[in-house]
Amino acid sequence: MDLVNHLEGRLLFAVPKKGRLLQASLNLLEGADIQFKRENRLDIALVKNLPIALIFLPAADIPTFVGEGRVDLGITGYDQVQEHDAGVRALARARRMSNEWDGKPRGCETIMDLGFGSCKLQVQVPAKGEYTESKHLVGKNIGTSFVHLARDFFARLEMEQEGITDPKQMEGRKLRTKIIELSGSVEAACALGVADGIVDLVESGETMKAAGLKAIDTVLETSAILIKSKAPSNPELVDLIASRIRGVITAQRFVLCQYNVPRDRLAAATAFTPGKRAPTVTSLDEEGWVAVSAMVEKKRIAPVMDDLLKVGAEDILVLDIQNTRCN
Ligand SMILES: Nc1ncnc2c1ncn2[C@@H]1O[C@H](COP(=O)(O)OP(=O)(O)OP(=O)(O)O)[C@@H](O)[C@H]1O
Ligand SMILES: O=P(O)(O)OC[C@H]1O[C@H](OP(=O)(O)OP(=O)(O)O)[C@H](O)[C@@H]1O
Repeated sequence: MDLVNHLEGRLLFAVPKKGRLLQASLNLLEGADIQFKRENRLDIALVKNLPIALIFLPAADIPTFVGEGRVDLGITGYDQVQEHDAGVRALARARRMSNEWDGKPRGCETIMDLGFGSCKLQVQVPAKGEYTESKHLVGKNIGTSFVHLARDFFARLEMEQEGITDPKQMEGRKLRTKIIELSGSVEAACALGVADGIVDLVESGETMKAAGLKAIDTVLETSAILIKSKAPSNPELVDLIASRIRGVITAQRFVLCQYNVPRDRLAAATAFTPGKRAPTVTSLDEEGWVAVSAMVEKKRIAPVMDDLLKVGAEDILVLDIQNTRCN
């Protein structure tokens, strides 16, 4: 089937085609009941139960497609959106200076944080080297895939060093720090003599440690986000998908805690389980007892159960939540 000709009338939704964000993104789509079958080697999949087409793209390119309004929705890293926006700002500055700027608004809007893909974009240097602060790298060679963010970061340091307070004074000036664009394995750049320092992502720190590097500064903290174009083709469908995805994320974050407690201890117990809006309290068929049920954040559930026991709750059950539609 010629999929490209079946896109008419469908909302286009970009999903990372590989890498760190792929599996968690597919899990979200499944939780949101977005059903599709991706044919081998095809980067477009038509959704069976909704007028949506999924477009599988590199995470780094998704902000461009969404920002240009070619795709309506996308999942990517906050770092990628920031890098794209910094690139758009640099282009706008360059074009303004040569009077070529077309004045068209570009960029995407963040709908929500998706709670996975958390890591930091950090300045890293050889662990046993002479540099201990990022200002020591001004005028040196920096290897990175995030060239625009790295350029902005070092431009700010250069401004500080030169006592410049108005960013406009930096426009048109050549950066003393040399930003070297690398598309992967950035951590190898220092050992191979290509760079004095790098700007790269760090999650566990294993890659950095194995390459003999240490972090000396953080450019930004990032996680996966859902973004939309400024003028999506079907805003109602965007809202529906956003609401489903929000429901899946809430279900992943919370558990349902149920317990029985003597009525005279109810206030003490519900202080630990206030629920999202309020706990549900029902009478038990036993004088003086009530049953309580409330959503509790998964990461807090063990201490909450300890506290409930201490205030006299009994028969405490914790249940997984399949899905939700909450505010
Ligand atoms: N170690 C990591 N831990 C958590 N999230 C990460 C990590 N590395 C990258 N990410 C997130 O995933 C996004 C995509 O990175 P990833 O390296 O998986 O992409 P990719 O498309 O496979 O690119 P490449 O081919 O350059 O590796 C990053 O922009 C970041 O938001
Ligand atoms: O702190 P860690 O948990 O070790 O993760 C950090 C590594 O993960 C990313 O690279 P990735 O493995 O995606 O490959 P790449 O170097 O090809 O981008 C990033 O660029 C680091 O190299």
